Amino acid sequence: MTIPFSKYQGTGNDFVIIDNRQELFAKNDTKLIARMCDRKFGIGADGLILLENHRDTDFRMVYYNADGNESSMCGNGGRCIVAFAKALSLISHSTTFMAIDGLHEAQIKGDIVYLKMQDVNNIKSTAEYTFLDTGSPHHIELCEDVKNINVKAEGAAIRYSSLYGAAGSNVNFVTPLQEDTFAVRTYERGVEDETLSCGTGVTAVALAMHKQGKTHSKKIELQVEGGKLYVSFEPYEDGYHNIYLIGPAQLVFKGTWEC
Ligand SMILES: N[C@H](CCC[C@H](N)C(=O)O)C(=O)O
Repeated sequence: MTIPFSKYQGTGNDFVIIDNRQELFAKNDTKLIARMCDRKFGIGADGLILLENHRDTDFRMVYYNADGNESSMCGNGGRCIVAFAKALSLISHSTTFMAIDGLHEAQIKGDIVYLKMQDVNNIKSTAEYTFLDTGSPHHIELCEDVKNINVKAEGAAIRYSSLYGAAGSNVNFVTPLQEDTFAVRTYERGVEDETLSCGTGVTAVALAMHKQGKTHSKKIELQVEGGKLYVSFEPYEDGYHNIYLIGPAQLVFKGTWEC
């Protein structure tokens, strides 16, 4: 069987994306998905995304981590699937699609995608860390300089700690650079390594920094290993709404997988 795919990246978070509107892909084959994401024996990616039909919206997004398991919302993957849908001429400059955490609106201008994220109103803050879910769970810790963190080791220790049980969490290390600018490095659950950026992660960081009073800006620049992302939002009751994850999403190459 020949499976056509497109490889996309959003600030270095990279994905195999497949048009599965014919529903021919073996979406329950965890080993196949992990193999396709393998950087030595496969195509190589942080995750795999299926674009499927959805009755009430332009399409449905189904997301799998590199370990082959279906997972929670992927913000960078959401930006990339919007660019993919445009390349398929399925959409023009705006869309509404369904993902595991609900409906998402998005706009695309050139290669910049503006992805609306779900409202957030349950933020846990302690002296040591902040925890919130922006479509995926995120643990956030401030540090002196993210450049000096061993993200894989320190991230795994928190991800597998008793704090997060069997489900675990993604882990973000943050250093303030300016009033509205933060450096972020992320350990991703399901990749079990540092990724060059994490969309739901930088969204969580932006909201956490505002919640903790580290910034009063409502449009935050997040400097990640793979480039720059922006998150804009509005405080709403004891949480946030009108949350947008903004940044580039680009096609890297197209190919076919033989299996
Ligand atoms: N690894 C995450 C899902 C992908 C998140 C990330 N790639 C993003 O851009 O939001 C998890 O299992 O919670």
